[in-house]
Amino acid sequence: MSTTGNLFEDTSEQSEKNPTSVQPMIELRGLSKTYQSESGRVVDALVDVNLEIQRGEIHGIVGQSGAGKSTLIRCLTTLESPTSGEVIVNGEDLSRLGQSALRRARRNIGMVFQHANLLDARTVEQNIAYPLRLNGTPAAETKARVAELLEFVGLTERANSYPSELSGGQKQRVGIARALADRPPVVLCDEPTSALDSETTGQILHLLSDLREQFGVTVVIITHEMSVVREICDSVTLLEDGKVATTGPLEELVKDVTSRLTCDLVPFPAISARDVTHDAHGNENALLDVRFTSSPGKPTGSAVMTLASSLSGDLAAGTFETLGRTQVGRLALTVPRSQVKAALAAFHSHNIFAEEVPVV
Ligand SMILES: Nc1ncnc2c1ncn2[C@@H]1O[C@H](COP(=O)(O)OP(=O)(O)OP(=O)(O)O)[C@@H](O)[C@H]1O
Repeated sequence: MSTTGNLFEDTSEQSEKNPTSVQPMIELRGLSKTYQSESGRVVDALVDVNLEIQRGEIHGIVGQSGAGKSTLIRCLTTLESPTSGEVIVNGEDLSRLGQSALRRARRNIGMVFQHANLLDARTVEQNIAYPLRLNGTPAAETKARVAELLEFVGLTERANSYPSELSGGQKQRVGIARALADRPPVVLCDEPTSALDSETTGQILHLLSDLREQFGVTVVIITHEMSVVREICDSVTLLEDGKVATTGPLEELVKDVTSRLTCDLVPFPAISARDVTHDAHGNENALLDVRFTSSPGKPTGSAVMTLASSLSGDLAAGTFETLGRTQVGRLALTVPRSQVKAALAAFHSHNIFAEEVPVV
């Protein structure tokens, strides 16, 4: 895959000249959305949501089914009007714009969908050109832009193919190229990899990452896949029951090893119960969940291991994830049952999270 020309305007020069460029790219202020069904049932889908997404960031929005993720996307893309609050994209409050200003503001957001949503009767080239045709871009300009985008997503050879002739990953590349056609400063991706296998997922995430690295585009990814957050997000928002449970830079949020977000991102390692319950001499063991973080200048892993070994602990399994500048360690540690209390007290006295977990 290679890139050509100036696909996007140079935002660095703009930042020097334009003070609004230090504003977040997306700001939600007191955003609420209440639905009332025909039967009269009232659902608070979003409740006083406040969050900021900085320019050039890759931001993940996660949450269980029903948490409000789709409603949030629909408010961002103005498919839905908020019940109250502000949706500010690139400095403009979308709820205050008239129809023609809104049409222009919508062009600030390119959409990438879970199943690419391509037009089956049109070729790859025609699909990518579609938004440009709709907004009246001259034919020669459209042709040049489509050629640039085909090269960027590595599909120049497939320009005349139809969607039915493409793999899932290739369709998603076309979807990404189409989202970029109008040079939006924001690309909003709704579950972009959940229909793809792990290798293709890696390629698509790499492409989204490239987009940010090379052109400073702000990428927002709605996903239920924690692996997506681990691999490319700089910052994340966890929605729970329509409310922001937590939001901020990933490397800061994961320092709270007790949080739901950290536990979802770095789950307890999978182990076999048989390997845990007794040691080689037949003595009963207990299983501890030990969690800690390390960062440059503050290494913790070797201190934890030294402490574990002084407590006759044995490492059954361990997970280490590097998220930005923070490394999160999560260990499945066995200790003799007679030592559990002492082991927990020792970890806690060193400010290291540890708790006994049932062996199942
Ligand atoms: N048009 C609607 N009318 C009534 N209730 C709605 C409507 N759209 C969504 N809801 C309700 O709002 C809440 C949030 O729904 P939403 O679709 O935003 O969640 P989600 O996090 O996207 O879930 P999923 O991951 O399953 O897509 C849910 O309780 C849902 O039933």
